[in-house]
Amino acid sequence: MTELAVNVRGLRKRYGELTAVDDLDLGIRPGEVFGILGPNGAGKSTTVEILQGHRTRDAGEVTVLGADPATGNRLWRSRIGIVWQDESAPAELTVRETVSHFARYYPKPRDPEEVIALVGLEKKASSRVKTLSGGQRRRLDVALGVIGGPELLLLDEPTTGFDPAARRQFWELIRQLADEGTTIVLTTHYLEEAEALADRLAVIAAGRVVAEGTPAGLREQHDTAATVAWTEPDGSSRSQRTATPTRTVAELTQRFDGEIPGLLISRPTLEDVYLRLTGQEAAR
Ligand SMILES: Nc1ncnc2c1ncn2[C@@H]1O[C@H](COP(=O)(O)OP(=O)(O)OP(=O)(O)O)[C@@H](O)[C@H]1O
Repeated sequence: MTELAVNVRGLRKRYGELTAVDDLDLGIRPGEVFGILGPNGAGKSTTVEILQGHRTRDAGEVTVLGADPATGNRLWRSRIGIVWQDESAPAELTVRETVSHFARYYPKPRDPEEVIALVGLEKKASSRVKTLSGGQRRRLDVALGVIGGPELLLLDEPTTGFDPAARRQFWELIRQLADEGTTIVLTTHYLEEAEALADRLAVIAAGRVVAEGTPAGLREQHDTAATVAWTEPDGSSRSQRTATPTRTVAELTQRFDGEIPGLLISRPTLEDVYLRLTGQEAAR
């Protein structure tokens, strides 16, 4: 059996009275893109910080690339890419100087020019960091996260604040890194992002995993019922939730003797499933 890239069993973290992470389990396989999806305050950042070795835990077993992050050494750290959200790059240096500078921290760095191209900053390679736009800064942050050639990349809400075009470009970048074989763990509020990128995802709410699986699997597993809607001869709208929509449509076809007025068959979206799982249904 291949060893899991990330193995978390019974993880618990308290901040005073508040239990932020409550008996959390995760198993992330090498080479997969794994999404941790959940609403504000669900415990996503706390979990990722524990995986990075930047936050202590109160209980549970955590193994990341074969080591406990609480005691991971320098070599272990060099195998993990972290994308920082704070402005860690020196503002006066150029993009090329910054990426080359960070490359020196790693035993086997990637080629800085190749990494600059990977994140789409070739045209900005000679520009100073302080002149970059917000989206370009985030690309530089990713460049710094991957310059060491990490086996595992941990991204905490990487596209928060991106416009839709920048978000899609960023997704392309993540897919490229995944195609190169990097294991990627990302947290997100955006269901669309998890669905677009993740091979598998865990939905967390109040510090616990409430569902886990492929995006399609989650949808099927948690709601197979369809809704069949139609219009009655008096013009009133009717709908029926059913696990056997084909049968319902056959019955309606007989009753209407042909075309069913206003027929619509819908399945729950992943968003419906997600909102129900995280108890946010009423907020819609
Ligand atoms: N350093 C801290 N001290 C006290 N409470 C904290 C601390 N960090 C996080 N919390 C609390 O722990 C809970 C989980 O926070 P966390 O940041 O892990 O959630 P999250 O899922 O990443 O949320 P968001 O999507 O809003 O970033 C929240 O209730 C938060 O207020």
